[in-house]
Amino acid sequence: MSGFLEIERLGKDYGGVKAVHDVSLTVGEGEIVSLIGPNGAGKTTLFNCITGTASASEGQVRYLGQDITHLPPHRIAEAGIRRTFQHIRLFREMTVMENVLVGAHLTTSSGIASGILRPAWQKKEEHAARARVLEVLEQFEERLLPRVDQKVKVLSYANQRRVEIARCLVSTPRLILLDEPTAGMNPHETQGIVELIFRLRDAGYTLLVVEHKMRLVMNVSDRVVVLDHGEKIAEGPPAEVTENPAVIEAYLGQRENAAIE
Ligand SMILES: Nc1ncnc2c1ncn2[C@@H]1O[C@H](COP(=O)(O)OP(=O)(O)OP(=O)(O)O)[C@@H](O)[C@H]1O
Repeated sequence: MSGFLEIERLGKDYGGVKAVHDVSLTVGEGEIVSLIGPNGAGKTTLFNCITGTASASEGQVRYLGQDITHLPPHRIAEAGIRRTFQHIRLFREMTVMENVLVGAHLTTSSGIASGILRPAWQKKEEHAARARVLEVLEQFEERLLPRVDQKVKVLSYANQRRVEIARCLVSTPRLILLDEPTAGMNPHETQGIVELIFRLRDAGYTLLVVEHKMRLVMNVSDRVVVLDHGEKIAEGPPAEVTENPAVIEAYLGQRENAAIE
């Protein structure tokens, strides 16, 4: 179990605010671990520290035994860790294909569209990259494939979230961090993401998921880690964690987040 992702005594301060304080946790290969907690608990900050978007003030993040704590985001991505964002970050004027290609760093310096005099190897590489994107899009229940050449800005919010996940998958990472993957989705769409999460696990991916929808958390998680005010207050199997008095107390007054639907 250990040795895959290990977070040791991690801390992140913003001015005087301890967004994350003394958090340790491990994620074993092939696990689905959910990170929950009320608003402002530090979940996204922890994601940011793992993926290099924020630099930890204290502690260490190790991935496959390697210290990645202060590596830049692109190096962490290359090492096999990919993420989605709570607030969708896509190129709205670009197509689904182009957005997903970006995730693989497969657009060359000459650019997909501009290179008229591209050498044969480059065309071959581009062809392979597009084929890989189509293979990834097939996993999204016919939602994305028919829209592959549409601009992202015309897609529904749920489909934009799917494009973000596809962009993660295209480079075949080993660890995927999903930050509220079902935000803004209806129950049917949410169920589609639950099924996708299981398919990803079956395909060998390891997942760390920030999610507010408790039913989803209960369904998909092997283990749940609970943060409150930047600190880890509980960890364990989902059924056990939701019975934990400290967790119930942390959510009191924030019932809308608990969203026990
Ligand atoms: N860039 C930043 N600058 C200053 N303070 C920040 C920054 N990012 C986060 N914080 C603070 O750190 C704390 C944790 O925020 P974070 O966004 O990590 O929580 P969260 O659990 O993801 O919340 P939510 O569920 O609302 O997304 C909050 O008090 C927040 O205001």
